[in-house]
Formats: sequence, structure tokens, C-alpha cells
Amino acid sequence: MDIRLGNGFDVHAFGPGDHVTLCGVTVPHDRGLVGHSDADVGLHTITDAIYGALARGDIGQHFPPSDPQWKGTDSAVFLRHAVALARDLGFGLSNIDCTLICETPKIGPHAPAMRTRIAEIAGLEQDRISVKATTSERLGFTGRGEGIACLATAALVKP
Ligand SMILES: Nc1ccn([C@@H]2O[C@H](COP(=O)(O)O)[C@@H](O)[C@H]2O)c(=O)n1
Ligand SMILES: C[C@@]1(CO)OP(=O)(O)OP(=O)(O)OC[C@H]1O
Repeated sequence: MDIRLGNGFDVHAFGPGDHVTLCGVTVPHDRGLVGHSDADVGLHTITDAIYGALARGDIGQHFPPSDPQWKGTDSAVFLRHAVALARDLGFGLSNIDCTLICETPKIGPHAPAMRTRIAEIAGLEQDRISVKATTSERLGFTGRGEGIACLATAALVKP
């Protein structure tokens, strides 16, 4: 059995808006997230973790921020691409663990919907997907409420 682990990390800054999109779920908020795509920092991080496990670059190499065709794109497109690449290389996803880092919005109430949405996009059972959150105790850029950071790990298995 061939087991691969990958990690991901991403950050998006807050900007004007009335919601954020996190792990495929719309969360009402007093600000939005700035990005070339829909700025879904959760899905970007998970996507990068899968590319990392496969040693196939990162999200910006597959979907360059300079390319206008990705403007405003639903980040499900990126995650589906990474999962399909894994399958093409003979790997299945074993599990995903993701931690969102922000003071606000509160993630806990939305975590079940986020797990459901990631499961739909990735074609994986919900009990193989974890969405967690932490503040940074008001320290640093996340602590000052300047943006949201995310960490993720993905495990891939080739039988
Ligand atoms: N944006 C967030 C941040 C945290 N949580 C939940 O609160 C718990 C306590 O956070 P600390 O940073 O004080 O450890 C954390 O374990 C999460 O359950 C959240 O839902 N949304
Ligand atoms: C998702 C992409 C798509 O162009 O753009 P952004 O939404 O800006 O996100 P980021 O994580 O900064 O960069 C990766 C890009 O691939």
C-alpha cells in the first residue's frame, strides 16, 4: 500500500462585503474575503494539501491568479481537479483535516455544513472529513481581524 500525506496553508485578507465563502459554504459576515477566485481559503488549502501529497505543485501553478478565466471561480472547481488528478494517478482520498484560523466568524455552527459540502465535492464520506477552528488569541494578523488563515492535511492511499 502506498500512503501519501500532504499539507496546505493559505491566507486571504478581509475586504468589503457581507459574507465569506468557507469550505464551500456561504457564511454571513460583516466583511468579505479578497481573492482572484471566490477566495474560499478553506477549499484552497485542502486543494493544496492534495497537490502536496501527489508532489504535483500547488494551486497557483494549476490555476494561475494572472489568468482571467479563474476570476470569481467557485473553488469547488480547484478541489475537483486535485481529486481527479489523484484518481488519475491511482490514489484515493483517505481523509482530510482542516483548521480555519480566525477570530470571527465563528466556524463551529457552520462546520457540519462545511463537512457535508467538502464530502460532496471530493466524493468522500463525511466521517473522513474534519473541519476545526481556532482563534489566534488576538495575536498576529488573524488576531487583529485582518484575514483568515487555514491549515490542512490530506492523506491519499493507493491500494
Ligand atoms: N473562528 C472560530 C474560532 C474558534 N472557534 C471555536 O472556539 C474554540 C475556542 O477557540 P480558541 O481559539 O479560544 O481555542 C475552538 O476550539 C473552536 O471550537 C470557532 O468556532 N470559530
Ligand atoms: C485560487 C487562485 C485562482 O487563480 O486565486 P485566489 O482566489 O487569489 O487564491 P490564492 O490562494 O491567493 O491563489 C491561488 C490561485 O490559484
